[in-house]
Amino acid sequence: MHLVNVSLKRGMTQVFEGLNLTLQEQRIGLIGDNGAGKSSLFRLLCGLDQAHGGQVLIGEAELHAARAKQPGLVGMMFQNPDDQIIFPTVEEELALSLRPQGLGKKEAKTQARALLERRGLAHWAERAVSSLSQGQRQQVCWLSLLIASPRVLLLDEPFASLDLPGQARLAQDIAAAPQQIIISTHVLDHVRDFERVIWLDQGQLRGDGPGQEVCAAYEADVATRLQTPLQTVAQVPHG
Ligand SMILES: Nc1ncnc2c1ncn2[C@@H]1O[C@H](COP(=O)(O)OP(=O)(O)OP(=O)(O)O)[C@@H](O)[C@H]1O
Repeated sequence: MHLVNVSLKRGMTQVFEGLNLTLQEQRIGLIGDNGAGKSSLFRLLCGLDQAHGGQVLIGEAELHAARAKQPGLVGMMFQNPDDQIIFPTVEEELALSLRPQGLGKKEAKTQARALLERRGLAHWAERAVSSLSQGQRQQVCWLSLLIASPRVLLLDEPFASLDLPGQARLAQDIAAAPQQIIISTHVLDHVRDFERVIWLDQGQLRGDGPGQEVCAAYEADVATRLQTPLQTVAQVPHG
């Protein structure tokens, strides 16, 4: 995917101004402080928000035109599962993800149940999504994306609510997935070994390169910033 001279405003905030990015690597990490623009970038890449200037391209085609022809190109796992889940039961939610592939309702439900069975979660099929915990809802969101199998997967803090086994399973799934995956996270160890990590700072590229290097640079910057206020306080003369 490509962003060419992209500008985006959300509310009163100018999030991006003339942002250029080419995203071709199979695994890309996205890091940066709260409010840096990670979710906003994902919203552009999955077509939820439209750039106010510039272009978002997938291959050679403009994203919105490409998605109109082929809705399952880019899939996103939201930071908050409640922004993603629409249907009342788990199997209905999973089945919905199969509809863009042209599957009928019954066949979609059968495949949804089969996936739950393979995962040892057959008992979730008729569960009300609202009765699941936050981490369990996040698992449902991941399974929805897995079953939909879009060409590009955007995962916005996918590990945030998962327990340790859930994090390990998701990491295995991500490693095994054949698609391009872009992951936004505050837990750097999840992306440190990626071939590419992008560090966003106030809507701008602050770092872009191998995961080890960019994560180390971000950590060093955070360490410096954390020391600054302490030194400032220490220098204030006491009355
Ligand atoms: N719905 C909104 N309306 C107006 N401004 C918004 C909205 N959502 C986010 N912003 C602003 O856009 C900027 C980028 O926010 P974004 O959510 O993309 O950051 P982020 O890097 O994903 O942060 P976090 O790590 O907290 O998830 C911030 O300045 C934020 O305040």
